[in-house]
Amino acid sequence: MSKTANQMLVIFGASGDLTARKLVPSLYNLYKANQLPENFVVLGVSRSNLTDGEFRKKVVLESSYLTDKVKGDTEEVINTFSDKFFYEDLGDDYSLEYSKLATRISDLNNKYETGGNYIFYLSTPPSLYEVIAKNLSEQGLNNENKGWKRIIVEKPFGYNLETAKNLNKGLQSYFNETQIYRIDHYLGKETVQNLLVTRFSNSIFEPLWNRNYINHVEITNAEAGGVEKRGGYYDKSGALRDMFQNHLLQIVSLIVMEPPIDASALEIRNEKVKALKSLRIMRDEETLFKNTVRAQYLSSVIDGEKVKGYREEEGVDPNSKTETYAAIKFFVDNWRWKDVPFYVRTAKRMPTKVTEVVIHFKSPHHQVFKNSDLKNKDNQLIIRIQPDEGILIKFGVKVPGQGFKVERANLDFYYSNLAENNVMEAYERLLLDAMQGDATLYARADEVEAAWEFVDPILDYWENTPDVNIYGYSAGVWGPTNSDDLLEGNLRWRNPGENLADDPGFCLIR
Ligand SMILES: NC(=O)C1=CN([C@@H]2O[C@H](COP(=O)(O)OP(=O)(O)OC[C@H]3O[C@@H](n4cnc5c(N)ncnc54)[C@H](OP(=O)(O)O)[C@@H]3O)[C@@H](O)[C@H]2O)C=CC1
Ligand SMILES: O=C1O[C@H](COP(=O)(O)O)[C@@H](O)[C@H](O)[C@H]1O
Repeated sequence: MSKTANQMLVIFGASGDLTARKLVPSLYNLYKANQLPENFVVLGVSRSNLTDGEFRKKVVLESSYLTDKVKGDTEEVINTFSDKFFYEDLGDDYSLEYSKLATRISDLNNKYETGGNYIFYLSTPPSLYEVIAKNLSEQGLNNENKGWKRIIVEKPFGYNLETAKNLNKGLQSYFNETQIYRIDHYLGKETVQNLLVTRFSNSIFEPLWNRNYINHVEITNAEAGGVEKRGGYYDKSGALRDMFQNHLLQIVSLIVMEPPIDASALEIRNEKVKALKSLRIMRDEETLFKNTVRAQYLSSVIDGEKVKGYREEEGVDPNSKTETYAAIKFFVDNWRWKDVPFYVRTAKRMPTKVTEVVIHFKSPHHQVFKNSDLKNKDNQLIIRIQPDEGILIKFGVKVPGQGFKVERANLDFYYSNLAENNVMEAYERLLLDAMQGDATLYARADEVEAAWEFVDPILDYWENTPDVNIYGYSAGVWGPTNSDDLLEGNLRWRNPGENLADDPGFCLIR
């Protein structure tokens, strides 16, 4: 039996892509795992005119996103799930009939005994977030006298610092901060959470987790795909807003943060905010020029197939300067991280889809094995966020035979090898957390603002300084080669999978 309280999930934007692709399949997984409460109702809300039955068909019974999941399940099992779904339309601008919506919510609550506990999931264009919150509050649907009320807000959370602050202020005038859940699906990934466990449940890493032992930190987020059907959205966003400001800075905060007092949402989020506030903000043009690279993918041929360049994608301005590749070098101004460079890059149309964190440790301060070729032999801790979720440690071993020749070996852990390896999908985990009132993996207002504080000057420099370069890279390669110039000395980006035959160790060459 689920420990989740009876409740209703009200999804605004229920006819959209996210609902069908992520939310409903996640709910199905939770349903199959007996994680949904006994009394549970989903009320979909959007502009389209749909009956309950049509909505059920669209997002459950005829949804291609559920085809694999329902394979082998009986009609009864599938119907019991789809019977939990209801639909209400709100007219063209979501502002007309909130009293009608409130009545529908109340009727469903009474009929299905959902305890007055409601989650409002805002999966609409962001311009509607505040309007919806205001209307809900006017209907008393933020009031926790009878049952709790929570509101989940999708990304993008603001367009820059100013708009993020305004949005926070707007939402907070209708809901308390403790009721607001800002979703960042990377925090729902098992391996992102494992960053905390790796650091704080092992005494072998934390003593080394500082400037005395770490040479630099490298994070790569690469996607093989392009902007797909989201060119219109992406062209107004770009890689820095779409991935770096949220997902990647969340990962950075988990690497940088100090140990929390305990694993509560309050303590973890307090430490993450401190971490984000300690990122050194780059303000002058020279610093921004030296430490940032932006680029766009160009048309190319991949596996014999022609691939469009970014500017040819549907919805994209043919003269667009929006970046599909962003690489940033930065420092963290605090006791632990002083002078340790962080290199973070994110891009579309790379050779493969991969997200990983590499902690590069310093060379031993005294070289005992002087005759050995020690190039590329420094220790690395590689946290593979996706795919092949796991952890790899690279360390030196003696090559058998005479003398002391050192080779690099791997200690490799794969999540898939665990007996208990039912890794929840990110949205599934995050939905369940919100349903249970656990906000640990959701971003707090001050975290979001601290991240924008760091990103704003870079965006401003890229968008408003005449003649800032935007480089091209052929779709299917590891970005523009001049992004290597960001890296100090002879370092090179570690391109996972490159030169596998020579070096299964995936290295930055020093
Ligand atoms: N799709 C994805 O993979 C991801 C999406 N997101 C975010 O989730 C949110 C939803 O995205 P997605 O589902 O892709 O978007 P879609 O465009 O597919 O769906 C948007 C939904 O909002 C409704 N809507 C659109 N415009 C209006 C309007 N002017 N007034 C009232 N309702 C409107 C639509 O209703 P109707 O169909 O009836 O017009 C539809 O239900 C966005 O904020 C997006 O940034 C975040 C991460 C990933
Ligand atoms: O939020 C987003 O994330 C996806 C990548 O997510 P992943 O879980 O597949 O790594 C990205 O494609 C999209 O542009 C962005 O909006």
